[in-house]
Amino acid sequence: MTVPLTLASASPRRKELLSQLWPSFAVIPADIDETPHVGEQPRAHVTRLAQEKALTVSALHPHTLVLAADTIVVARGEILGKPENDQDAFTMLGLLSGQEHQVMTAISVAFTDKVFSQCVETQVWFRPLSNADITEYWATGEPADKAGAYGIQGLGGRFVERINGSYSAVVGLPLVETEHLLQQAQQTLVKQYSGELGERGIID
Ligand SMILES: Cc1cn([C@H]2C[C@H](O)[C@@H](COP(=O)(O)OP(=O)(O)OP(=O)(O)O)O2)c(=O)[nH]c1=O
Repeated sequence: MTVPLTLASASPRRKELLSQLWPSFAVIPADIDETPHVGEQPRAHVTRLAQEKALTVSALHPHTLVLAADTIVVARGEILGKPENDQDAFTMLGLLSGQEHQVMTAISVAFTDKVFSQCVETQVWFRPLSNADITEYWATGEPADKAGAYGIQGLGGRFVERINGSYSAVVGLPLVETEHLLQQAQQTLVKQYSGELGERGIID
């Protein structure tokens, strides 16, 4: 028995990763304000965004499970989202150069107003970067749509000395935790609402 699933994301990387876990799903991006609240801690921030994305799409599509995620980089306690311009990217990559940072990816699964969430944290170590490294990397276009201004799965991979944690979480969707959360959400829903879901044609 499988409940239909919607991925609330515009990220091609999340779509590709989810297709490793789930045979078919709809894709409906969620457009939300990703600005941190004043004084908001990184874990609370990333988890709130994943929940808001899932609940926004779930409100419009109440007949499916809705999965959403959010990824941030945290360097010396500072939250790094996507760079707004080249200066921003240079500042971010400068902070990461020769240092350890954390990548936090939160995942949320919503069904109507119920939401299940988890935050996965991975340590990443960068080699020292020269100004030329950063300038050349920015010119490739890769950093522009990525948290912390790099992609471990692309050209940015050559800056990464090692990681401790989940590679797929750094790319945007932690596979082990997502599979577990989807199973948990599905089981809970089927247990609570099996009669109603059947009547509404959501499950067989
Ligand atoms: C650190 C890192 C981030 N990223 C990506 C993952 C996310 O797509 C992006 C962070 O931005 P997010 O706001 O998490 O996601 P998004 O805007 O791309 O997609 P959506 O909100 O619609 O789901 O950075 C990489 O692809 N590789 C990396 O190594």
